[in-house]
Amino acid sequence: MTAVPDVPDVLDAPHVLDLKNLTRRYGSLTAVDDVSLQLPAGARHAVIGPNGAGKTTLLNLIAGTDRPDHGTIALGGADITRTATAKRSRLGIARSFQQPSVIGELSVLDNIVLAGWLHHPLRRGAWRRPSRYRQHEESAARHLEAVGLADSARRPAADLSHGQRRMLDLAAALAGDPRLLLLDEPAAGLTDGDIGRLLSILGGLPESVAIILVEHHVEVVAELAETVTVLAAGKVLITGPTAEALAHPEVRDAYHATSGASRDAVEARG
Ligand SMILES: Nc1ncnc2c1ncn2[C@@H]1O[C@H](COP(=O)(O)OP(=O)(O)OP(=O)(O)O)[C@@H](O)[C@H]1O
Repeated sequence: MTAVPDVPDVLDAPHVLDLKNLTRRYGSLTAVDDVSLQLPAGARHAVIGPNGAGKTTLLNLIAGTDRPDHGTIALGGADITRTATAKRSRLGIARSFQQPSVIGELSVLDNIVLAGWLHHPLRRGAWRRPSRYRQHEESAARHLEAVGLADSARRPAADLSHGQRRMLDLAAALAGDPRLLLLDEPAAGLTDGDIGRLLSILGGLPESVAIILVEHHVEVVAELAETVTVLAAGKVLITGPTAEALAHPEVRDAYHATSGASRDAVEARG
């Protein structure tokens, strides 16, 4: 592995993300237990599993907000296991959260300008030149258009509905032109219409952006993901093509118990 900051372009690297034997313990609880996973550039990968399986902890380890007790994380072939969160984000890792992280007092547009600025490799000079601000603003407007919030650009973000906040959170994650997008339950609390919009936005992202999706809505997983990892008690139960993973007996039992719609999605995919 090469050292950061010489992270090669993901399209040249064999894997955008390479996790080896990741383990995270909290006292006697092993939240993530010896997880290995390799994703190619442009991957559309979902991580599913019951509550407490370790899904969010795994995203935290990849984003750098939490550190593994064992194992390594490589982005585009470069070891980032000990790289700070802010630097990982400048290297192209972006995430959305279970609770959308928007700044209510700022306008919708400025939330995106700020997010793009934080991800920018030259961010220290970003505000010094008005032309740079205008560049960020134009780019932010394009991201808002993409998530259907262009008409709300000048409104305070606090005025947005839950579904709109989720779209704003997604636009903020996209504002840094990530190479790896981590999405933590993006469909949670959305209406069917908003889920349709989310699927069309995520489905339209370029192949240069790999996605890891943690999601309880199995129909969203079936629609978007090409491959799935099923976690149970921190361990990988199965990693494989979506149809195969969703047809795994333990997964079918779990989702059949909770949702007829989910069952239909599994059967349609399988
Ligand atoms: N900071 C922490 N300190 C102690 N225990 C933690 C911490 N973070 C997570 N855990 C525990 O680790 C386990 C995995 O949690 P995690 O949030 O990763 O699961 P999850 O699969 O994302 O669950 P959910 O689907 O409910 O969001 C849980 O038992 C949780 O209580």
